Amino acid sequence: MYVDDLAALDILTEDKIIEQLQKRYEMQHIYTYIGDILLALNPFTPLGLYSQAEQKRYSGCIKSANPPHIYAIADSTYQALLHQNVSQSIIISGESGAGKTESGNLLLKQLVYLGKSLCTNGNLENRILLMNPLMEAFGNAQTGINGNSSRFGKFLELSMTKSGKVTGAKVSIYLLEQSRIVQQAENERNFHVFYYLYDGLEFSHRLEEFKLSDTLRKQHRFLTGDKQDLITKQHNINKFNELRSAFELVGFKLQEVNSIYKILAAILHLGDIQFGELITDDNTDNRSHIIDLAPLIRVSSLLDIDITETIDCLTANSVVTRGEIITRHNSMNEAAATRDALAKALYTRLCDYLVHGINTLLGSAHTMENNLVIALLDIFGFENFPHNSFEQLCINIANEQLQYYFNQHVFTWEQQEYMAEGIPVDLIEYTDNRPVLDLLLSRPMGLLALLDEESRFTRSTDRTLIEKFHANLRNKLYVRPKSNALCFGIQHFAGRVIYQVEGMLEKNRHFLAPEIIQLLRGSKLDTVRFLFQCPITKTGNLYSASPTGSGPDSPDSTKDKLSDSSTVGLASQSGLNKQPPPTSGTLSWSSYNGLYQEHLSLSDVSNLMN
Ligand SMILES: Nc1ncnc2c1ncn2[C@@H]1O[C@H](COP(=O)(O)OP(=O)(O)OP(=O)(O)O)[C@@H](O)[C@H]1O
Repeated sequence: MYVDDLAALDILTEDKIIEQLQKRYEMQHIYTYIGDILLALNPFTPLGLYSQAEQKRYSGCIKSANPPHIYAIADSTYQALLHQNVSQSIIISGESGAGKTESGNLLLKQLVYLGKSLCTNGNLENRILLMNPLMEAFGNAQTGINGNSSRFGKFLELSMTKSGKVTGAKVSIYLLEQSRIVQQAENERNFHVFYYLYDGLEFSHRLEEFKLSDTLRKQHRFLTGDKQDLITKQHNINKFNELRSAFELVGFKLQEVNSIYKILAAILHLGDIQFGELITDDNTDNRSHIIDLAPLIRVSSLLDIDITETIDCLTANSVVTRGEIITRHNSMNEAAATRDALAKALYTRLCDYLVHGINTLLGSAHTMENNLVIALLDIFGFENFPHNSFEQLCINIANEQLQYYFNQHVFTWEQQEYMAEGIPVDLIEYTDNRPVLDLLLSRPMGLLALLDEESRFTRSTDRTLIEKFHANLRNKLYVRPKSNALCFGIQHFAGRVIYQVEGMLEKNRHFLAPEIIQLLRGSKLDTVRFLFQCPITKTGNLYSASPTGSGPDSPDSTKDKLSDSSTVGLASQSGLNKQPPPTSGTLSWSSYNGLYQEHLSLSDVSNLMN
């Protein structure tokens, strides 16, 4: 017998669960409950499950009246908000390609549908749904296992009145995979938006306006895996048109959108700037020079910055030593690193600008405070690749936190409730992952704190970093290699992952030279100037990225912590009034960088470095 809710089984072993799920999947029953949790198996093909008739069927009915469905989760969350008058949250987790983003989109669609009939502003809910194509164009990319993989974590808050009327939406993003902008692994691509832009602009004969062309297209280093077949081209054109109309309907001004395109085009040209090196006889002051000025001229023109200053900023840097400004030449590698840092800064700030623009236009500022919220958290799943770096470390720490919360919610608090009510129950044993979190996040001796400390020294290297880890992390969950290889292992809840330390310090610092910031602050293009004038929050995001000004995004905003009422599952219902777990640290993409670098004066930087 195959049940809709696995919690109804008398015997619940791993084999039984797999057998049940497999049989259900064969019958195209992709959804199964385990109590409050919904388990979704990706069918990788449309099954006609999400029509308007289905939306109606899953509105305001008891859960057991229909087969398990993602819409039922949206409905029970919505009903809980209405009846308990408490904000709710839904957490979506699973490995890459499991169907999290699709599930998130379906949940949003159904929640908006449920809140719509009461909504007076008929246009708002459509605009909220348009957030997805915008976010996916900028935050998703093709990876080895998913053609539309989200390369960031997303926290979406849908604000509602107590009577269930949708009043606005707010999105926050985490851990955008910045490294993808300048480098993509084999068979992977850069963020979708670059490909949409090229084909979309070509179709509307606007390439020249952004200094792009067919010839240049084949040369852009940042445009890897660029397929030019007719089907892909048509897909990109459609997506570009969708993006353009989403911008318009959400409420972005044409001029703002054009500035966004200019910045994207400038990033592509930036990638084409190549450096050569002039080696001095005594090998003391190796200077870089720009091999071909054409891409740099295009960048300067698109960003409306001075050409000579741009050359200077890429090929030299200044430090203040004992009150004196000393300018030294960048080596070829330093110049390339400066170029890449600029490309990453432009893109990440642009994404923040977009997010805050969306939030302002969808009315988050004035609707969030006095209303209830249904929050959706969709982060990337646990990752274990042949080569794991800083990005995987951050992603896996976030998943480790979620796992901890899941354990708390499903086991600890539930058992406490049974005991408090005097209900006899056999205590369930489970593996507590608190020790892994302590190893990673405790201060001052956890792994991230040690990484931060080492990032503060200019002379630190991959070797000094790994030695620091080996010397201080004496714990069976920390795996030290037998050789002196520059790597370490962490015994995570989901398995052991070996991380390479190469480049971790740089990624944690992702330092942007003060001269570069000054250069862009001098841009004549409003959007560019704004991106570099805006302060940075604790997590490295723009403090207030909307020129129209939605009010500051406080450094202590929800972005830095999970909602108090959240609970875990592939897609599960809210935990209502339970206490959040104690956190041993706040996860941020770069716990050291992002913080203050931008606001430091030259002398501050020099003090920091010494
Ligand atoms: N319910 C569904 N019905 C049909 N196809 C689906 C469904 N869910 C997902 N898919 C298919 O699976 C693909 C991958 O799903 P999705 O992008 O949502 O995965 P993900 O878990 O968000 O991955 P990542 O972590 O890489 O972002 C989708 O592009 C879609 O083709």
